[in-house]
Amino acid sequence: MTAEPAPAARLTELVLLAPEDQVETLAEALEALDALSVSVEDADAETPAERALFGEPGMPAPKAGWQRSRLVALFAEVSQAHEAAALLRLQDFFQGCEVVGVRAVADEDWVRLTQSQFAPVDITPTFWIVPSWHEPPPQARQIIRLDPGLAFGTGTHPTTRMCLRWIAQHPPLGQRVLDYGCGSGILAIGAGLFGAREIVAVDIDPAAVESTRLNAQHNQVPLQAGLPEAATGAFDVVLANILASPLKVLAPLLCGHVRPGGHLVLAGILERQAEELQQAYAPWLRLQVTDAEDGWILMTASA
Ligand SMILES: C[S@@+](CC[C@H](N)C(=O)[O-])C[C@H]1O[C@@H](n2cnc3c(N)ncnc32)[C@H](O)[C@@H]1O
Repeated sequence: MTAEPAPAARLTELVLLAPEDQVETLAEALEALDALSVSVEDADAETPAERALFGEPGMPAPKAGWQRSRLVALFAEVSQAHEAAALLRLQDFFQGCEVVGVRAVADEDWVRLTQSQFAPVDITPTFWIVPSWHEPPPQARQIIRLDPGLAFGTGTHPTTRMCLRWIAQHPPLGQRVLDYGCGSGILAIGAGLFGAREIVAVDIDPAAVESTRLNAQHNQVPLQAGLPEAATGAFDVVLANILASPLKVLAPLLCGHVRPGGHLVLAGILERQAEELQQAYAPWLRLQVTDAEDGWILMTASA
């Protein structure tokens, strides 16, 4: 064991209600919005509306899921929980869902919580994300050392994994790479491990910028991290793993950073959002779906 994650002072729970067919989408969105964990309970538990989730012997199995579920999402910061609630309320899939409230979590054993939740994650058979309290698996050749901190991006989310897989399949040897919405800096660090020459990582959240700087240092990947205005000029590769709505707004800006012959790689997009993204980017680039995992897609374009 070489290091421990810093204690978090303001662990906060965001509690939501959702009809059963919305639970998966909502849970994925909460994870994309930096939730450290999401648990799902029967909202009608111990009331007359409570239903068994599994069928009684000899009886037909009930539909999967509960009629109305309570989702409890854990955030490292109270502001993140409030921001997530505000963002979710704007999404079309939030119809029929409800924010019950935001509540502080009593002091937790943060180290135990995080260490039990995060194990090494494989991106390819030889490319691994490994928390500092784990030994890397013997087959790992490219290793990102990353502890869960205050910023999104521990390699467990499908959107992050797809971006990292793209980097491994298209090594940016000697290239200039922009990680827009860097979170923990995981994509920027991945680009560095696969040979990028110059890396700029930006985020609107100053805590993410700080986290990126620390993680990059820890992984000995030189990069420039800053707020979005730090992204200037043209890049061979522009990576952005943000949700669909901000990605649509950012279309002219992100396309403007891709040099002729360069690549744009977008994630944070649900399968059903592919067409709206294609339309939003059509004036500049032709986006195509090039990977998919758990209902999320990766969209890429060449300039
Ligand atoms: C889903 S996380 C992705 C983190 C990391 N790049 C990864 O792939 O795991 C999205 C990040 O984008 C940042 N973000 C959201 N909107 C943004 C915007 N308009 N400009 C820059 N960053 C933004 C958030 O603060 C968050 O850190």
